[in-house]
Amino acid sequence: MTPEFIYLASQSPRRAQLLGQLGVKHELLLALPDEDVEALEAVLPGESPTAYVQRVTSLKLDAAMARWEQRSLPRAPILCADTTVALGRTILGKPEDAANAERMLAMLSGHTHRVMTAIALQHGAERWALLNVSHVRFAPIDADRIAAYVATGEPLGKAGAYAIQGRAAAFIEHISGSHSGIMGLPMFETARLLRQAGFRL
Ligand SMILES: Cc1cn([C@H]2C[C@H](O)[C@@H](COP(=O)(O)OP(=O)(O)OP(=O)(O)O)O2)c(=O)[nH]c1=O
Repeated sequence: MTPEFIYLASQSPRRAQLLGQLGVKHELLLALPDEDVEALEAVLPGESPTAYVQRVTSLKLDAAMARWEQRSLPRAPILCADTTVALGRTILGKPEDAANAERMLAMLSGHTHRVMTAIALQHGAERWALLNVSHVRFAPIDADRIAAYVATGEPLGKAGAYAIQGRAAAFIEHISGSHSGIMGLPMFETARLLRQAGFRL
């Protein structure tokens, strides 16, 4: 049977917006309180960014499945995602505060980094997962511009302390990959997983 809607297990308004772009009806399924999310997002010693982002996505999906079962909700596919920024093997998550955001942006200035978004979808007993990797080159940005950007508040809640869909677009010289993936939900890969779960897209 073709599913009529999916559960989006994400607090990110960007993900809801991007999913809407595909014309897929969704309901939010918020699985975990903030402190549990922080614990779940801890990096293991020696873990690569690629392994990390996929592991966290899978854990988010486990938590969402548990919440779905607890609430005896109607059956529908559940979608999760996680985005991480990697400078070499260094993982840059969401900044803790303004000073941390400034440090991250200084590291990204004048360099190319990777943005990885892992997505996972569960429908019944079946689970599918994909990873999108984009390369993003930042122009050199001086300390004053970094401070002015951080003062806008935009970096908070964003992996790597920036938003390509916002003012940080002015820092980006080049991208290779997926604009939607950098924003948090790669459209091509998401459509592919949804088709596997029975959607016509
Ligand atoms: C690099 C980049 C990240 N981001 C965002 C996407 C994600 O929301 C966020 C990374 O944090 P995530 O932990 O992937 O997601 P989240 O905490 O916002 O939501 P949830 O875990 O509930 O799904 O960074 C942008 O919006 N623009 C960008 O250019």
